[in-house]
Amino acid sequence: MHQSDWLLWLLHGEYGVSDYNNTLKVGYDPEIDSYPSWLMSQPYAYMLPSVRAPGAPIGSIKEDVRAQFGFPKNCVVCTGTTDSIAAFLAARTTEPGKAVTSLGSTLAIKLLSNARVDDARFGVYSHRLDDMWLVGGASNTGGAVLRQLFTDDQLVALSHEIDPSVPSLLDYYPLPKRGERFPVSDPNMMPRLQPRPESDTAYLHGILESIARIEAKGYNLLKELGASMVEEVLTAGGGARNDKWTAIRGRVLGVPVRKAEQTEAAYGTALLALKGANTSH
Ligand SMILES: Nc1ncnc2c1ncn2[C@@H]1O[C@H](COP(=O)(O)OP(=O)(O)O)[C@@H](O)[C@H]1O
Ligand SMILES: O=C(CO)[C@H](O)[C@H](O)COP(=O)(O)O
Repeated sequence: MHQSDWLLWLLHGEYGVSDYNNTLKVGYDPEIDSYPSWLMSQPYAYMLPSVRAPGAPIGSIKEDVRAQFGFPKNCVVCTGTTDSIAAFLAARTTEPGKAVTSLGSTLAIKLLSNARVDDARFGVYSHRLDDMWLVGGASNTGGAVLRQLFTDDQLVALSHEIDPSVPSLLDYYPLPKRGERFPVSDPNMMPRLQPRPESDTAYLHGILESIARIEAKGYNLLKELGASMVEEVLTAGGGARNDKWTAIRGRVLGVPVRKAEQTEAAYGTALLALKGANTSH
């Protein structure tokens, strides 16, 4: 059971219900809309959740929960999705070639593509989004590293001093601890955050630029593996509020990069719930 399935279960009380995004990583194949036969023949297969489309109505909210929070009597609970897909939905972009980078604690990229691409060597996989594919992967770089080195106030103050049009020559691989998933799958990769220059501004510039290079490598890899070509990148998560970083990323990625209008994944799940509510009435 995934975290979101457990939370939803507390609301609707029907055991073992999930969606085809959350179950991808336990082996559900969204293309054939079932678990593969090798998985179904395992002795533990009975524990696999039943799978519905994201945003499908599951059932009414439990009466005690409804009464506790004052929800209306016709309140329906719907299946969810994963956090970075929710961020993609929040950005409300629907064209192949459009991408959303979630710059939260980690860096997750999602590119809307006509072609499905999966390659475990590089941590690349495709989620289904209706009749299209969300191709991407998640790197362990991102905001968690920044939080180890700077406070959020320092991030704002130091970023203010950065000139994003000037490339930083500092070459790091910022990770919060050992291990990388994408665009290189290497559980033993060590963080590289040295040499540290005297200037904190130069150091932050080097780290932001190095994270942008990892992001660019990720999008280039998706293209090499046959996904639709990336045309524009929208940004969600805490990193989206850093305009200097957005400008650095635009230069390094070589495509337009901008902050999504809605940067919170919760907005995307609310859109899914709205879709489910419309289906159920
Ligand atoms: N001004 C900023 N510039 C870059 N990153 C920032 C800034 N402010 C906050 N962050 C980063 O945003 C991250 C939090 O974003 P959030 O989307 O809430 O993450 P989570 O993935 O944990 O939900 C923190 O790790 C922090 O380092
Ligand atoms: O790093 C993450 C959470 O820590 C990513 O958000 C997550 O791995 C991405 O998963 P998915 O592509 O299935 O939404």
